[in-house]
Amino acid sequence: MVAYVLLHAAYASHRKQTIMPQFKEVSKQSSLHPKPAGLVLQYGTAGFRTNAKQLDHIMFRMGLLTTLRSKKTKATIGVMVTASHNPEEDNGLKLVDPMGEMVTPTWEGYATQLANAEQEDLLAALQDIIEKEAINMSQEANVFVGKDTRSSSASLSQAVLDGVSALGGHSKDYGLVTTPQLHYMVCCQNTQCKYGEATVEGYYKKLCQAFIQLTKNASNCTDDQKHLTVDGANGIGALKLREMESQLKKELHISLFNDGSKGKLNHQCGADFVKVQQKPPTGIKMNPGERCCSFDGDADRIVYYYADSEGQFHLLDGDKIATLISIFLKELLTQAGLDLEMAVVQTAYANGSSTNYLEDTLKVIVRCSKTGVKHLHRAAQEFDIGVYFESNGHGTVLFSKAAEEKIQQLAENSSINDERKRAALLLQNTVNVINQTVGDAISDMLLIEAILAIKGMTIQQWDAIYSDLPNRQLKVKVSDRRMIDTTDAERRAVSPAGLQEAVNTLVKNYREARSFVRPSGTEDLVRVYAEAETQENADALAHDVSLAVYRLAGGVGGEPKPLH
Ligand SMILES: CC(=O)N[C@H]1[C@@H](OP(=O)(O)O)O[C@H](CO)[C@@H](O)[C@@H]1O
Ligand SMILES: [Mg+2]
Repeated sequence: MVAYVLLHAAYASHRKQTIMPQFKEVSKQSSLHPKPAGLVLQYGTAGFRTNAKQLDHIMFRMGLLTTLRSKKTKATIGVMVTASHNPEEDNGLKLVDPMGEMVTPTWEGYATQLANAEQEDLLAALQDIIEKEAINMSQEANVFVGKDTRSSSASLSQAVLDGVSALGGHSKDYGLVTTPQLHYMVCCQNTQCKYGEATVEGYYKKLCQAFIQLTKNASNCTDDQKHLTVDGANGIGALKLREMESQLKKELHISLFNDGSKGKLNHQCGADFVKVQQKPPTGIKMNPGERCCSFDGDADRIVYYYADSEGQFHLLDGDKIATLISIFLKELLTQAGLDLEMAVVQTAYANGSSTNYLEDTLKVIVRCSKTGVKHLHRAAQEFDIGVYFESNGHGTVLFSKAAEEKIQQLAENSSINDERKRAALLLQNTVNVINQTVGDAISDMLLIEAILAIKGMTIQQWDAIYSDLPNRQLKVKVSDRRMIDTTDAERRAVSPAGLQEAVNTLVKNYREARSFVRPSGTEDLVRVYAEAETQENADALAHDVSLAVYRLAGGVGGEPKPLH
């Protein structure tokens, strides 16, 4: 109580103006969610993310911020409490804008400002946002809140709810949901249910019905091919897949491992582990040749893989997923006789072979965007159909309103021939099985499974569409990673002086080689990527480039070591 009176007094004298009635409750509640003095956190590539112990005040404040965002947009806003593929001890939060997309850059900036305001400056920071955005404080506010399975998520999501109620907003607590499910709920709510019903049951119903419609005439699909092994990363995706499984009827037989009953979240399992380590997760039973996939900790990413008869591991990452989906969509567009512009959006991390295949063989438009799905999402919105995937398996497909309408009209047209009709219906159900708000492991999995079933394609055949160029990712610790500035969708470094020239010279030493350097947006380090004709050369090039970064960009902690 004393703390809040003091906070109020500090604010009143600072502003020399009348205090907003809602601020009384904010100052009272904020003293229950105090900020550790001096702690500075940044809204990064995918929201706030750090050790859960440092996050209580952030959660409360993001409850306040989303209430303002809701008043400003006159729409429901979402808050997802999760740290995705990070270890169990961490937590974090992602903010969801009205159409289910990620929050805009300006509001990411406000999130950082509000998160870092010292306790006594909180009301002033709040007032600044209200003034800058000319927010009508009497406007109603609604916030949807969801959480993942971390032990810290329950109390942290309560802190978000406290923040919303402190500013007089209404909230709906969805409890345990995947990140993409929460995005979906927000979009449904703000489209008056045109996108679907804003309930978890509604989500299952929409996706499962579309999947069953897609696969019902897949005569090429044998019972063996209906089997899929899933690694749930011991997280929320496993729980949700269990809830949904029965509705998939006999069309998909799932063996679920790492369902959270024994193992630790993301520990030696999950999509990030499999992609980075290029090896299978622990905790699953993998028979040779069998199709397997891994979700990440909040089920917004997916990668596929299998082991061949010699035990060799084969990874089918986001690039392979984007390729499979593009082939399928392009065939259907041709069969349906629909003239829609389709593009694939990748990042600089996309394997060069995938880009070559898409451009030269499949002949689709390919765009390269900055890392982080919010950038890919925006780039994909510029086309009738935008397929976007990061190599790590985070992505989805966007259909413009006009494209959806054309598909719908054709599917309802009774005077077209059977081939066009079939293609139009498949396209219509493809639109319905996809969660267009954000990358979604469950929805992506259903789409991939449907495509393989319809085409009667095995994972080995999918894998053989093109061969990945050997590649290597390395991390270099530097004293200040902001020293490295990039351009051209992060493919070229413009500072420090001489770094790009050094990379260019090194790349010339190897055949079919490519390399680039960029500061990470989620970790305090610089990432180096290299690909070349052989694994040995990709490793050597990555090492050479890491040394150049170390020397030219203020490396710390000892020179990077060669891999062999
Ligand atoms: C090379 C890589 O995988 N980078 C990841 C990683 O971003 P960095 O900015 O590279 O740290 O985390 C992002 C958020 O999850 C994800 O979108 C991105 O793809
Ligand atoms: Mg994730």
